[in-house]
Amino acid sequence: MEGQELPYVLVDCIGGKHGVYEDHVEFLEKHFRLITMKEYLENKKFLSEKIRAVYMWYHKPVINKELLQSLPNLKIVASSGVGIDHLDLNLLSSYGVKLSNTPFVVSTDSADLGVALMLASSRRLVEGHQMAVSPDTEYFPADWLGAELSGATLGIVGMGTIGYKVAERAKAFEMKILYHNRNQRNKEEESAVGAIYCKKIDDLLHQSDFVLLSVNLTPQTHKLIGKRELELMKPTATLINISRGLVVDQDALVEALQNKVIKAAALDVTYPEPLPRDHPLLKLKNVIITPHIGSATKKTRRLMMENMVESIQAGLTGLPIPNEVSL
Ligand SMILES: O=C(O)C(=O)CO
Repeated sequence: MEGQELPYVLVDCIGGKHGVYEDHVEFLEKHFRLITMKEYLENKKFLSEKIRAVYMWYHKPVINKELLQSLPNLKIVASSGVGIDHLDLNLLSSYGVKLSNTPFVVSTDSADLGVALMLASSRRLVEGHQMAVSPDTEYFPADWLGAELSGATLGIVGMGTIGYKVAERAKAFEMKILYHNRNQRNKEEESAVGAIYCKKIDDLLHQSDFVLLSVNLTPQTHKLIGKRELELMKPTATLINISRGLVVDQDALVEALQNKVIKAAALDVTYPEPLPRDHPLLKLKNVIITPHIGSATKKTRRLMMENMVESIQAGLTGLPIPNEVSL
C-alpha cells in the first residue's frame, strides 16, 4: 500500500462520549484516512468526492438522504453492533450503498449481560447493594428473599445467535428453557440446549418465570410486548430486555410494574436512551436499568472495530463483504 493514498472514511468524531475510541484510532489510521464530520463540513467541496466509506460507530453519524446525496463515491456503511434499526435500508439501497454490521462478535457479551440482568433482578443485587452501603438501614432483614434460577423457567423470545447463547448459559443454571421464534424453529440448536419450542408466544409468556427479549427491532417486533402480553405473564415473572427499547410498550410496562401485573423488569434498553430523569421507570424499586451495555467490553468493542475495518476494505475492493446485510 506504500505510496498509495489510503481510502477516505467518514467518522462522526474521535473520542468523547460518543466518538470512535481513541485507542482504536492507531489501528484505523493504518488502513484509512479518517475524516471527522467536523472536517467534512469544513471542507465539503473537496471531501465529498473523496469519501468512500462511513464508519458508523454506535449510530453516528446519522445517515440520511442529505448525507448520501453529498457523497457520490460512497460504497459502504459499516455499522457497529448487530442492530440495524437506526438505518433506512431502502434509502441505502437506492443509493447503491452496501451495509455491514458486526453480529457475531457481540453475541457472547450480550448473552452474558442478559444472564447478569436475570441474576441481578432475581437476587435483588442492586437493592441489596444499596442496603449494604446505606448507613441507616437495618442490615439483612429476615424477609430479604430472592428467587432462584435453578428449576425456574426461562422464556427466550428470539433465539438467534444471542438468544442461543443465553440458552446455553441458562442450561448451566439448570433452568427449564422455552423459546419462541417468529419465523424459524431450529431443532438442532433446540436439542443442544434442551429448549422447548413454543409456536405461540402466548404459551411462552404464560409459562415463564423470566421472559428474555433478544429479537431484532423490526416493524413486526415493534411493541411486541404490550399490555395484553404483560397480562399473560405470571405475576411472579420478570421481563428482561436486551434487544431494543421499542420492542416493549414502555407505558404498558410502567403500568404493569406499578400494579404488580408482573414482578420486575431488568432493562438494558429503553426509549429514549437515556430516560428523562423524571421517568416513572426510574422510580420503581422492581426495575433495574443498565445503559445499553450489551457489547460493552474492551475485547468485544475491539473486535467490532476490526470487523468493520475488514468489511470496509472488502467493500472498497469488490471482495465479498464479511457480515454484509442484505438490503
Ligand atoms: O449490537 C447491538 O446492536 C447492541 O445493541 C449491543 O448492545
